[in-house]
Amino acid sequence: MQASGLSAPRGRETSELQGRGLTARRSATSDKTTEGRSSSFCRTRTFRLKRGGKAAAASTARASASWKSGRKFRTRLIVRAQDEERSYETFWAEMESLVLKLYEIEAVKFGNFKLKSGIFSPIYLDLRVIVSYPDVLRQVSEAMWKAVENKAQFDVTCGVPYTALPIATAMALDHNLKMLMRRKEVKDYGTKKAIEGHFSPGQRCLMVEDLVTSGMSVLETLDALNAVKLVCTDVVVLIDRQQGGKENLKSHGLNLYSALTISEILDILSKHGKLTDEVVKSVQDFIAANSVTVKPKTAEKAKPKRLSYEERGALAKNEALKRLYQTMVEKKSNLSVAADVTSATELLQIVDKVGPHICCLKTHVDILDTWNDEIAASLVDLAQKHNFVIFEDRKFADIGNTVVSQYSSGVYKISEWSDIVNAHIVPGPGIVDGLKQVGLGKKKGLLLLAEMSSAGTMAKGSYTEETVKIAEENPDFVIGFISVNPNSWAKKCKDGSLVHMTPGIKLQRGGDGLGQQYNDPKSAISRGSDILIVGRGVYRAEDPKLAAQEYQKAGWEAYLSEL
Ligand SMILES: O=c1ccn([C@@H]2O[C@H](COP(=O)(O)O)[C@@H](O)[C@H]2O)c(=O)[nH]1
Repeated sequence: MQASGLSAPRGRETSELQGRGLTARRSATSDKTTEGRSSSFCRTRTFRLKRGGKAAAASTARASASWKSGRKFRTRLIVRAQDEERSYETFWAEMESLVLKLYEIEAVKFGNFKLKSGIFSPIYLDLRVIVSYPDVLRQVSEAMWKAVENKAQFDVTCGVPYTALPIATAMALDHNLKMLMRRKEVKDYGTKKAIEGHFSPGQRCLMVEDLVTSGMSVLETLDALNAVKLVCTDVVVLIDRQQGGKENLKSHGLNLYSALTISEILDILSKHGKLTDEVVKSVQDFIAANSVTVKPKTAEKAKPKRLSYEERGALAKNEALKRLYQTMVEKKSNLSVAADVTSATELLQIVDKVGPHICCLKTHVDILDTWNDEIAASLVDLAQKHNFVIFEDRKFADIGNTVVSQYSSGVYKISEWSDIVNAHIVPGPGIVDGLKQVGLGKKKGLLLLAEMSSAGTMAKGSYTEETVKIAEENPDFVIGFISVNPNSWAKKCKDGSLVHMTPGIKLQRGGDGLGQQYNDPKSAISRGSDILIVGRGVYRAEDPKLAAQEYQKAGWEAYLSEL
C-alpha cells in the first residue's frame, strides 16, 4: 500500500473490498478519476504539513464557506442528538472533539492510498492506532455506546476481531455489559470454539465493529454467531463509510448504528480548516463512486417476500383471526392502541377518537377505576361503530382449571366482550386447554406471549420455541404471538397464518425508565411484526387522534414496503 510516499500497513479497510461475493459498483471512470487527482492529493498533504500563512488562511476561509452551506448537516445532527436524547450542543461538542482527536492521531488520514484492490482512495482509516491512546479509546467506546444505548436490544455484545475488540472491551467495562469475542482463526485443538465467552442459545447479541464499508466482515461474524444460536439484529460501529454497508446489512435483517459517518468527519474537519474543499469533494466523489453491494450467498438467502394480510387471512383457521386480518385490510391499519388510562370515562372517549385508525383495541380492564356491564357494552358498541377487534391483555398464567373461571366469570367476565386474550405458557399446555374450553365456542382467539418488550425478559430462547410448539398444537384457538423479534425464531413455525403483535412501539426509540424498550414502527415490521401495539405514544399525545393517524400511516407503509 502506498500513501503519497508513505507506507500504510495492511488493514481491514483494504481487505474488506475484496471479500467473497462483493460487487463494487464503480463508474467506469472512477479509477481513472481518482488516479488523475493523485497529484492534488499530494499537494493537500503538503499543505497540511506546512500549514500556516496566507495559503492556510485562504483554505480555512474556503472550508468554512463550505461549512456554512452545510445546513443539511446541522439538521441531521439535530435529529441524531434528539434520537440519542442529548442536547444538540453536547452532542456536537463531543462529536467535534472526537473527530479532531481521530485526525490528530492519524486514525483518519487524507492523501492518495492504493487499496489492495488496486483502487486509489483519498481517505484512509487506520483505527488500530486507537489502542495507543487510552483517552481516545474511551471517547470512541462512549460515542458508540451513546449511538446504540436505548435503541438496540441485546443480552450480550460481541467484539469483531481485531480492531473492535479493545473498543468492545472498554464499552463492556464502562457499562457493565457481558461480552463475547469472535475468533478469526478457529483453533484445531482444545475447544475449537469460534465464539469465546459464556452465553445461552437464543440470547440477543449486539455486534461491535470499528467501521463498516460493505458490511462483509459483519456478515461473517453474523454467520459465526448464528451458528451458535445467538440472535443478532443490531450492529454498532465507530464509522460508517457510507458505501452501502447500512443497506447491505439491512437486507440481512441487521440495523446499523454508527457514532460517525464519513460525511460528518468531512464536515467537521472542513469546518476546522483541516481539509480543502478539493479534498472534501474528492472523498465525496470516491465514496459515491465506490458503493459496494453484497450479493446474497444463495438465491434462497434473499429475503423472502411476506404474505399479504389477505393471504394470511385466507390461511387462518380461527374465526377471530380471520376477522382481525379482514379488519386490517379494510381499514389499511395494523395499529393496535393500548389505551392504558385508568378512568373508564376517559377510556371510552379516547377509543371513540382513535377508533377509525385502529384494527384492534388493547385493554387492561383491571386498571380501570370502575367496571360494569354498561361499560363493556359501550366498548363493544364502539368496536362495531369503528370496526375493530378488542384484545384484553389479561396475560393469564394459571393452571387450566383456574383460568376457566378467570376468563368467564368474576367482575370482568372477559370472555363476554373481548375477542382476543393472551396467556403465558409458564403453567404448560393445560392453560391453553382451559382457555379454549371457554373461548372456542364463542369464536374467540388466544395469543401466546412468546417474547416481551421489557429489558431482561426471560421469554426467549427455548421458552419462545416452546410457545411455537403449543401454538401449532392448537391451530383452532391460538391465533399468534406477542413477539418482538419474530424473524429470528418464527421460521420454525409452519403455520403462516399466525399473527405477531408487538408492544414497545414508539416513533422515538428509547425506554421509559421502568424496563420498557421501544422500537420504531418500521424496524418492528422489518423484524417480522404484523400488528404494532402503541400505548403512551398515542394516549399521552397532545392529540391522540392525530397520533393514531401517524402511527397508522407509519405501520401501513412499513408493511407495504415488505411485500
Ligand atoms: O411484552 C409486553 C407485553 C405487553 N405490553 C403492554 O403493551 C402496552 C405498551 O404500552 P406503552 O405505553 O406503549 O409502553 C402496555 O399495555 C403493556 O402492558 C408491553 O409493553 N410489553
